[in-house]
Amino acid sequence: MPHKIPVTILTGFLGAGKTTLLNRLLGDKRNQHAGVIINEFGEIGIDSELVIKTKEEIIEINKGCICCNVRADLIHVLKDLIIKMNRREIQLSRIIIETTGLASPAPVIQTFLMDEVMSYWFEIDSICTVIDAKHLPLHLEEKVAQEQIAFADLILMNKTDLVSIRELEELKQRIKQMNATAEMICTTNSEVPINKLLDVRSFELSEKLKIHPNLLIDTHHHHHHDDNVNSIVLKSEQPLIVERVNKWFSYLVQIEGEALYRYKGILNIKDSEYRVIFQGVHMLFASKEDRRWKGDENRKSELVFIGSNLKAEELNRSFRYCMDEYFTF
Ligand SMILES: Nc1nc2c(ncn2[C@@H]2O[C@H](COP(=O)(O)OP(=O)(O)OP(=O)(O)O)[C@@H](O)[C@H]2O)c(=O)[nH]1
Repeated sequence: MPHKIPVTILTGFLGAGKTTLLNRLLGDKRNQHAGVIINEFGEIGIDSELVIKTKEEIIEINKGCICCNVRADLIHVLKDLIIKMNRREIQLSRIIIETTGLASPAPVIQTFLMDEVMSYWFEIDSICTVIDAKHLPLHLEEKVAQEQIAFADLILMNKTDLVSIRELEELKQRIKQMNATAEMICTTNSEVPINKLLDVRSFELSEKLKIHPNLLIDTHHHHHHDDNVNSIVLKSEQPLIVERVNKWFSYLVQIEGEALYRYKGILNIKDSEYRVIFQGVHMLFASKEDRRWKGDENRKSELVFIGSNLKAEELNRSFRYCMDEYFTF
């Protein structure tokens, strides 16, 4: 194999700006034949709705975390892409993997190093870790967040618009202590020159082995998720009353903001022709009109919440407030 297919791994804690970065990459003409694999923690995938469409497939793996039970799925998906490429059904210039914010990249790296077919066809180009400069300090004690930083070849210190220069400098120093070799670039909206990220061949196995000496031995990765972190999905076909959604959300982030790591969803708003996309990280959230609902489309709202000890029953109950004008909470 003179030219292996380069693989870029985008990692970083929940809500850091990975999908924003992916969209920038896919907006570049050079990446129109990229194969994109997205792994989300929640049982429904919202990300594929938020990612711009390319010529190639965007494959979602939602059943679990890529670093645990989904590794076999990842290999299966990649082999499938190779078969399609060999049959000339698709072109495959590169692979871009966006991992869930709750995954360590170690097992994804292992997949490409230890599986013979994978290492024949693919080579890791680089591992980019996106950091939410405002919220990461809340999660720096978590092992997953630490591993994501330790394995990075490139660190995007993102959301710099939300912090002071002093906060930024402090965080940069802490991150440098955790990974002294990765290049660090400060960004807003993950705006990084693409040539800093793609075809850089910055992945150095020897460096990774220093962090994880068992990387090539330990096939059963003993990674445990924080048991307190859970995800809850709310779904409804009943249209939502926009004023009530706003009130419900303001209430939620005030009461639960710290526990709400990440939330995103598509809303079916009463009397509106447009889908509304909303998303947030802790107390900061935003919504925007998306495309029109299609005539034959099942208009429904789907929301995913990821956080610490979230209570499904309470969330479901308070969500009802958004659809039923007689309901109070
Ligand atoms: N203020 C600000 N917001 C940003 C910046 N970058 C991204 N965002 C917003 O932060 C939110 C999360 O961004 P995403 O790109 O979806 O983050 P992610 O890492 O893909 O999130 P998960 O896949 O859920 O882990 C979105 O609402 C973005 O528009 C930034 O530099 N500044």
